[in-house]
Amino acid sequence: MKRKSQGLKQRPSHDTEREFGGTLGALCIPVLLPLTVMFLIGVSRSPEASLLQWPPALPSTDQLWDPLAPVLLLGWISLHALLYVLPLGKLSEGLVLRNGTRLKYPINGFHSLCISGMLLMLLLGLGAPLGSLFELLLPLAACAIAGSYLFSLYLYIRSFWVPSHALALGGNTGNPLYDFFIGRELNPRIGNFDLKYFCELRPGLIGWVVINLGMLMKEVELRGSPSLAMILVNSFQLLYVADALWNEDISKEAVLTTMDIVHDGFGFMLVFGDLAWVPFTYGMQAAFLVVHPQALSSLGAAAIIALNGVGYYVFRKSNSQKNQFRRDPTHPSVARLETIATATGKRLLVSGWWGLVRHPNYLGDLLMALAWSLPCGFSHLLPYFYVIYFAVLLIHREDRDERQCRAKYGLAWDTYCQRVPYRIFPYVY
Ligand SMILES: NC(=O)C1=CN([C@@H]2O[C@H](COP(=O)(O)OP(=O)(O)OC[C@H]3O[C@@H](n4cnc5c(N)ncnc54)[C@H](OP(=O)(O)O)[C@@H]3O)[C@@H](O)[C@H]2O)C=CC1
Ligand SMILES: CC(C)=CCC[C@@H](C)[C@H]1CC=C2C3=C(CC[C@@]21C)[C@@]1(C)CC[C@H](O)C(C)(C)[C@@H]1CC3
Repeated sequence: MKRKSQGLKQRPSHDTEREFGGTLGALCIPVLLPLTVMFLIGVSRSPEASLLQWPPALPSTDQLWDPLAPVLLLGWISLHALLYVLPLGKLSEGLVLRNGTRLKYPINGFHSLCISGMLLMLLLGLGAPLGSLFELLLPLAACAIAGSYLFSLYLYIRSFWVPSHALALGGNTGNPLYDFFIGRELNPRIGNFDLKYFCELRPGLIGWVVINLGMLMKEVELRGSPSLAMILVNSFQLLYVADALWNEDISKEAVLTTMDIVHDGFGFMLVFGDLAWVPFTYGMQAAFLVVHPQALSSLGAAAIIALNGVGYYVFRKSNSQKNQFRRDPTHPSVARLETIATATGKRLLVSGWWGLVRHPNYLGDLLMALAWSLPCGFSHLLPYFYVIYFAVLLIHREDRDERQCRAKYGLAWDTYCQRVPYRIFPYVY
């Protein structure tokens, strides 16, 4: 590879603010989070399912390898890469980059979900033992983790051949460990194939619901039919994933303007998050239910469905209101909302959902997270891991977003914070 644009020298900025605990975080997180994935899968299938057991039970090395795992994983990623490049759906432009250009993205994630669903139904019809995913979970997770390290290394190395405007502002500190972790290049691409965008929405997110379906099929193998708790967990999480992919199309700004796409480089954190963390920990409730069946009353189920419905309503309505306002502030559904002006020309909503708290979409997401855990009962902490992790992630994310908004909007942001004092939970936080 030839080093591009000699004129644009990449000078590391040593005074860049470091996130996620800086070098110490970059050293510990890539070790601790993969171990957490293994630990959680191991615990979910042990009879005690205790998160607090000491020393923590990690799987033995022979439990981590199955030759089928890399084949399935590579096949899955290749299928989604193929679906990504097929001329399905439309092309959308991302935000303006530092060099004044805009990248084009194919908006066809929902097509990929539907085609994956049809292929799975076909496989099930042909008698494919989808329930075997339960036994393969550890080897699959081990392969996804190993693949994440290798892929992040590739991304780190290739980032030295791109011009400086293609680097993420926060990922070029000159500290190799930190830059590898946080990501140097903002939008790594092979031709028109955007690696970050592809990974964020497709193989991991759709893989998560496929693993869930595998857990449901395992339950059918063991007990003859799926339990109500398993059906609820599968349906709620399928709704969440389908919503993400459907809304990629309806309001494409929603995904193309998230801080992951606009601000963060593509390094180990996002690679591992997208390809290993999401598919293998977000569905922990279904894995838990295979070994720890729960009886759920109709009344309990109705209450949980209502909670998920309320959470989804708040999440969807608030996200859609902001996206609509971003696209067209004169649209009748948002035109009457109260706003404040900022020096950049953009206005901030101070009424409607965004006048209730500063992150109503996080509130809805957290209510849904709780509804995904409740079908697993109250006997164990493990199914609540996701809610606890997610609350920590969103509080930290909210803090990062606030800092970015304060830098962008200055005084107007402070005024917004005075007008809307609560961040996520009205009258609490
Ligand atoms: N399941 C999971 O693991 C995760 C899910 N999520 C979900 O993804 C969704 C998107 O979240 P995220 O990307 O963090 O950020 P948000 O969708 O909350 O967007 C924040 C941005 O919105 C704009 N904004 C903030 N306040 C206002 C206002 N009052 N008026 C107008 N615009 C405003 C600002 O962007 P600008 O200045 O550019 O307009 C700000 O940077 C959420 O629903 C979240 O719950 C997120 C992370 C992980
Ligand atoms: C602990 C660790 C390694 C964290 C990495 C964070 C990632 C897991 C998350 C960062 C932002 C995400 C988003 C979604 C999934 C989780 C990650 C990748 C998302 C695709 C889920 C579905 C939503 O509707 C969404 C599209 C808004 C969302 C975008 C952000």
